[in-house]
Amino acid sequence: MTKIAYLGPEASFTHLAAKSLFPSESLVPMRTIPECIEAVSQVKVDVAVVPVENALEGTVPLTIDYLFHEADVYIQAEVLAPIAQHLMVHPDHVAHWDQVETIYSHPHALAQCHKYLSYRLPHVPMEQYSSTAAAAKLCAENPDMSIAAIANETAAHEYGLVIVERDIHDFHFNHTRFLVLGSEKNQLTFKGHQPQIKTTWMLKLPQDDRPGLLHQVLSVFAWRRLNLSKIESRPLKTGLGHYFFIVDILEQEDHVMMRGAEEELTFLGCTVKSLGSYTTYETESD
Ligand SMILES: O=C(O)C(=O)C[C@]1(C(=O)O)C=C[C@@H](O)C=C1
Repeated sequence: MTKIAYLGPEASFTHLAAKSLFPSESLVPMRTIPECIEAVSQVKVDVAVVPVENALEGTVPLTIDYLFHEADVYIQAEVLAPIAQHLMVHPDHVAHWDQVETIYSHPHALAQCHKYLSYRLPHVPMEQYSSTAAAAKLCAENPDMSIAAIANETAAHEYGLVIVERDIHDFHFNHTRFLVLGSEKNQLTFKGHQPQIKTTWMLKLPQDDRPGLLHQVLSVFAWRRLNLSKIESRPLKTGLGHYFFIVDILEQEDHVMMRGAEEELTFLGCTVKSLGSYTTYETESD
């Protein structure tokens, strides 16, 4: 049976995304994103599902940085899921939920609810946790602690918690993108996936700070009419001002224009790390 690693525990948003793609495979919870990626890289599992970008909070830096600096794995598919955050407590604390002493959740989830938390519970400290579901589990296992978690509805059911405030994310359009990673290039397709193909490249520009270099790099894509759906920079971790770029291109990697683009980028002195071509699949909320 195919093994799928995901950022756990059960009922995390990543688990829901993984389950929607692989409803009858063996899903293996991991404690952190690097553990998921390492499990794929060392071929202990067939694929891993990890969060990569949220519509309100942007990139999940740990995922992008680990893919660039630490591992050689490929994107085989991506999943887009709506995200609804709820505040939940152990049943013993329902009557006085607004007097909880700490609110636990994943840093992205806390940030997605920033306005709500600062307006409604301004004096309650927040504590970052490895995932929303891990925070829910913590509340369930510690009824003696006066704490709350921000997590999804499935987590409330799974861990026997009571939702005291629903939909506390600050903006209505809250979606997260998850990647399905494998140890080799292999385009997975799922029933209902979007027809658009995307390729992700990570570009390291040469360090000799020439004027117009980024313009030159972008023109490699522009004159070939290769449509970029995203460009973002992240630190190279070699010095201040040193960055690499992540570009998502709406084209299949083996297209003649893409092969030409890669050749020209290499000629310009860039290093291209390809994460492969893949399609997008959209899920519904839990
Ligand atoms: O904590 C979870 O449940 C996760 O799956 C992680 C994660 C994230 O990294 O952004 C996934 C989706 C939501 O945006 C909040 C948290």
